[in-house]
Parts: sequence; structure tokens; C-alpha cells
Amino acid sequence: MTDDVTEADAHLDFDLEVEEDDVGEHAEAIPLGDPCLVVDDLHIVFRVFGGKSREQAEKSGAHVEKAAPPKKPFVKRLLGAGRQHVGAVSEVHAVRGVSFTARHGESIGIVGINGSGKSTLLRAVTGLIPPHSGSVFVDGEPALLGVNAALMPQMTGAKNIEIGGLALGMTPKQIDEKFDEVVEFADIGSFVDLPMKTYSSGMAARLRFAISSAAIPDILMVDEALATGDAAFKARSKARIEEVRQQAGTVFLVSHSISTIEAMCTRVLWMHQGKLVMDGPVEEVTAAYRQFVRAHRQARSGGRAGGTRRGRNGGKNKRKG
Ligand SMILES: Nc1ncnc2c1ncn2[C@@H]1O[C@H](COP(=O)(O)OP(=O)(O)OP(=O)(O)O)[C@@H](O)[C@H]1O
Repeated sequence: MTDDVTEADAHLDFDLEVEEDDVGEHAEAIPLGDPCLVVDDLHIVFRVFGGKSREQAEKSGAHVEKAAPPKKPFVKRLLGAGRQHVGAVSEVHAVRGVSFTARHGESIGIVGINGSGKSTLLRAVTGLIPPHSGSVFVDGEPALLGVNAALMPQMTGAKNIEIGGLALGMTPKQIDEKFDEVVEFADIGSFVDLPMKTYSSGMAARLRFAISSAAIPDILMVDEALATGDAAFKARSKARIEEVRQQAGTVFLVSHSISTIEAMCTRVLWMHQGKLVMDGPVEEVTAAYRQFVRAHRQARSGGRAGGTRRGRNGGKNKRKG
């Protein structure tokens, strides 16, 4: 996989955040329990209407197919005759045949370039997206409050702590007891009384992480929340992740930061174009992924240099002319 940088891959649009910020020691190895999650040959397919989303998905390297038009009954065909065509329907095959088993006490990082299917996989595991085919078996209640979580931007942070807590199965009394801790963990101060739409993306991500981990869930899903925090927040998050694992919970962490994955995880899944290309110990998978990312960087900077030169010259020529 790592040596296999295709020309198509080289043009993919992705973040290459392999920065080396100091997140701390590597995740502690603890004895693992029984399986808590089994994902078996999972496929997730999105239907996309119109052309723009399709182009975006193709740019990210996802597998896009033109969907067969649904068969309409004769009467509908007759009534619809002459209506304007609203655009083609495409299918984005975002997750393609992914299988793995997670055990109690594991902390599993998910890496992959933009559009490789990481968030879709997490959302499918939590039951937010139904599988196209394949199955997900979960023992316990997954808590996902990633960047796309359904908190209400027009409501205050306080109200969102309440809603988020209830959504995670906490009682109003438990939410009351945890309230100050959540605000302190998220470090949002008096912003807690303002609508979430007034928050910076970092504040919102921190609050989501604080809510999702407040009740020590069976399975904690973290989607990029840690990328937006400072060193102190990362240290607090790491301690919280360890706490979940110590209590036999399982943690999934999606991040573009390899150093964060290395510090917080014991195992890594690498997704590429919807497929699971590697699943193994942190050092092994991150080493292979780093090599892949470097190769891409080189391929991309080569391509971009040409493009930029052409662009600049083109501008100059125009002004001269
Ligand atoms: N609701 C949706 N409708 C249509 N296509 C979607 C939808 N959500 C995701 N996709 C497509 O599925 C593919 C996988 O997206 P996903 O967000 O899971 O990738 P990712 O690895 O999490 O990316 P990133 O690192 O940029 O967050 C992409 O091609 C994306 O465009």
C-alpha cells in the first residue's frame, strides 16, 4: 500500500497533519476484555442528487457510480411525462466491505486522508447511518459527539449539555451533578450561557468532547475534537480516554494528527477510499501511514509546483499583453 501512490491518488485533496506536537506518553497497555463491537463486511452507500456533491466525492477519491433510476409505476411515468429533469442520481460508496472486531479496553485510532470514510464508519457504528449491506453488532451504548453531532447551534451551551446528556442516557440529576465538570473540562467559561453558534469551532469541539465523555460511556467515539484543543485540553482528554478504558470501555478516535493517535491509541485502523487497508498495532500502522503520506506530499507538491508556475506566468502574460 505504502509504495502504491497512484497518479489518481496524487491529486486527492487532503490534510496532511502529521505534526509532531507533544501529546505525552504512549497509551498504556491494559488487559483487554471480550469483544464489544463486531463490524462485518460493512458497506455504506450515499445517494447523491445533482452534480456538485458527486464532483466533491470524486475529488476525495471515493467510489462514485451512476445509480440506476428507480422503476416508476406506469401511472407515475405518465403523470410525470414532460417534467424537467432535475439531475442525475449518483451513489457514493463511502465504506466498502469493512470488517473488524473491537474489545473492551481498546483505544482504536482511525487514520486516512480526507474522504477516506473515517467519519462515515464511526457514524454507522453508532447507528446514525443504516448499512447498505453487512452488519454492526454492538455490546453497549456508543456515544458519538463528533464534529457533525446533532447539538443545537441556536441553543446555549447549558441547554446543549442538558440535551446531550439526555441523548446519552443520563438522568436530569446526573446531568446537574456533572454540569460544572463539563463546563470546566471544555474550558468555555461564561460562554456556556450563550448560543453555541457564537462559539469558535475549537470551543464547540471541546464542549462536544466534554459532554460525550461525561458519563464514562461503554464506547466513546471522538471525531477530530482533540485537534482543536491546546496542550492542557489534550492532556485532560487523554486522562479521560484512559479512564474510559480502565472502566472496560472502548475508545475510537478519528484524527489527522498522527502524534495524537500515537499518544492515545493502542491499535490503528487505516482507511483508504472506503476500504480498511491496514489494522494493527500503533507503531506498525502509523509508520506505514507516515510513509504513504510523505509519498503523497512529494507527488502532490510536484504537481502543485507545475500548476502554480503556470498560474503565475499566465497572470503576468495577461498584464503585459
Ligand atoms: N451525507 C453524505 N452524502 C453524500 N456523500 C457523503 C455524505 N457523507 C460523506 N459522503 C462522502 O463519503 C466519503 C467519505 O466521507 P467521510 O466524511 O466519511 O470521510 P473522512 O475520512 O471522515 O474525511 P475527512 O477526513 O475529510 O473528515 C466522501 O467521499 C464524502 O464526500
